[in-house]
Amino acid sequence: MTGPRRSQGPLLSFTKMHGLGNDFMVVDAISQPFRLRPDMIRKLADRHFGVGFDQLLVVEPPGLPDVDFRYRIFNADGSEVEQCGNGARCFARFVRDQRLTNRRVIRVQTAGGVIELRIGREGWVTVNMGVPELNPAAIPFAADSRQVVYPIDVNGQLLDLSAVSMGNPHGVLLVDDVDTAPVASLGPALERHPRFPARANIGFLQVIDRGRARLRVFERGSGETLACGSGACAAVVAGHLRGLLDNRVRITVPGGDLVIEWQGEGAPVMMEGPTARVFDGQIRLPAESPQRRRGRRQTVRSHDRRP
Ligand SMILES: N[C@@H](CCC[C@H](N)C(=O)O)C(=O)O
Repeated sequence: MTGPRRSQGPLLSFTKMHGLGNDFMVVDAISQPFRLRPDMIRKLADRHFGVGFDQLLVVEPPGLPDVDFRYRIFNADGSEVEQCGNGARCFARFVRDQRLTNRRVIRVQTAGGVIELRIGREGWVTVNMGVPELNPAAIPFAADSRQVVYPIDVNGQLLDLSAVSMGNPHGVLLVDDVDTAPVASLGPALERHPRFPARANIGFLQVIDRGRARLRVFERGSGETLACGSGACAAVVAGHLRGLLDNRVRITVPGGDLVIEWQGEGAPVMMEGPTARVFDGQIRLPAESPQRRRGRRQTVRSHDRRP
């Protein structure tokens, strides 16, 4: 006996990639139409019932002059975000591999501003992540004035936290040992702390010496990941401002090593690291219900160009 036939939605081509284990589903929305809905992204992100990823990266035509692409980033919970450092490296490798560009230096529009990516040898990419934002209102972080370290109350526990925006908001805590750091408890509590009105990524930084550090990051909208590029940049900025780190730091995250350079106040942060292409796939998306099709005018289509 067969049940009622459910009509099928479009077949979506994608590439699975990762940067040090921070994994992505990358979709070329220049060559194929792709309609975004947070509930669909959550299903695709599911590691048991979907493709499984920390972030979905969508490649679109640019909406600004003098940029090559627009790059949109969605966390596993379906929220759209401004910045993803590991994703930016994978994005650069993807657009070259797919022959969407033959440039080695690519300018990309993100929701956090325009960033520049430089493709090196053997899948390595250097990203100019822009100038870190330290003004609390712009991070956004609730504080009366800018400080290097803010005392913050988390469920009655007083902690010292640095707050940095790399286009996306980060809080950084200094720890003695990342292996025993309370990432699973403090991560979610600080991600949604009322002083971070847009939520935040929370880094746990262990300084080894002035040029080496270890880091674990509880990411906003995705949980702890094996690597967070923007988190590594924010941690080096925080460590440097605290007088603990030099301008060039090798930072070890659970998935491997990144090299971060920051010359100080007013300078952009440079991040260098590897990329990996895991497999190409296709997935049948669910069909849109007639109600959804009617309400479609309210959804965001990746082919819509926005300035
Ligand atoms: N994995 C990323 C950051 C992705 C976005 C982040 N979870 C946020 O919500 O801001 C990276 O490599 O930077």
